[in-house]
Amino acid sequence: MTDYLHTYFIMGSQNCRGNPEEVLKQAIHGGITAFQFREKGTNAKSGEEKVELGHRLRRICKDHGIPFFVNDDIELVYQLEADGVHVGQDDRDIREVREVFPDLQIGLSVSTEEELRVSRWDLADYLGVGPVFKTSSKDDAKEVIGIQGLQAIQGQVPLPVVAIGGIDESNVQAVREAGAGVSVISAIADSEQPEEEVRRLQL
Ligand SMILES: Cc1ncc(COP(=O)(O)OP(=O)(O)O)c(N)n1
Ligand SMILES: Cc1ncsc1CCOP(=O)(O)O
Ligand SMILES: [Mg+2]
Repeated sequence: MTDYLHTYFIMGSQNCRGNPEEVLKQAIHGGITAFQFREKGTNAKSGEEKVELGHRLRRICKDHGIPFFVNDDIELVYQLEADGVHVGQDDRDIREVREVFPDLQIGLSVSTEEELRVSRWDLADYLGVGPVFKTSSKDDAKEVIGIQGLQAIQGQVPLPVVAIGGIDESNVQAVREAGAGVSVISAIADSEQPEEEVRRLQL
């Protein structure tokens, strides 16, 4: 597994119990290995507000040497000089994304073996696979695939895989045992103690 996928924190202001900058700083102190700015869904910021928050979070990651990814928004990748971008099956085609960002890290979401079959996953640096468990952080999440579904996709590609969806301290061990990285929104962003929560995910 690529080192930065070990504990990959994904967050937008809409996910945060506290101030987003504080949540990110605490998560970094707890030991996250990458961050994705995903300002999306109900109560998410847009326009200048989104860009300004992105700049502040990007600065924090840069100061701490944490790889900074942008979710979906290609223009924002340029604006924030991100290290990478994550796209899903319904986002900008990964062929175009790779063409415009030949040197950035690119993550691609895959939920099923069929999606894998029709995807240009060879253009990605890693796959985000899930939802592995039930999630409340994405309204249009696909069917839960479980650890078995995760392993089925993992077994078919030579790429590193990060699991997503409903991962918390109660089930993280199964994901680690499967050899996948762990990506998390709510278990960290909605925690009263983000730093301690990240530590509890470090099996
Ligand atoms: C690491 C990681 N894996 C999967 C996703 C989901 O991406 P997508 O399917 O495009 O859904 P949205 O996040 O855009 O709602 C992700 N963001 N990160
Ligand atoms: C973005 C995304 N893609 C699949 S599940 C999910 C949400 C994960 O959030 P949580 O860790 O709170 O379940
Ligand atoms: Mg997307």
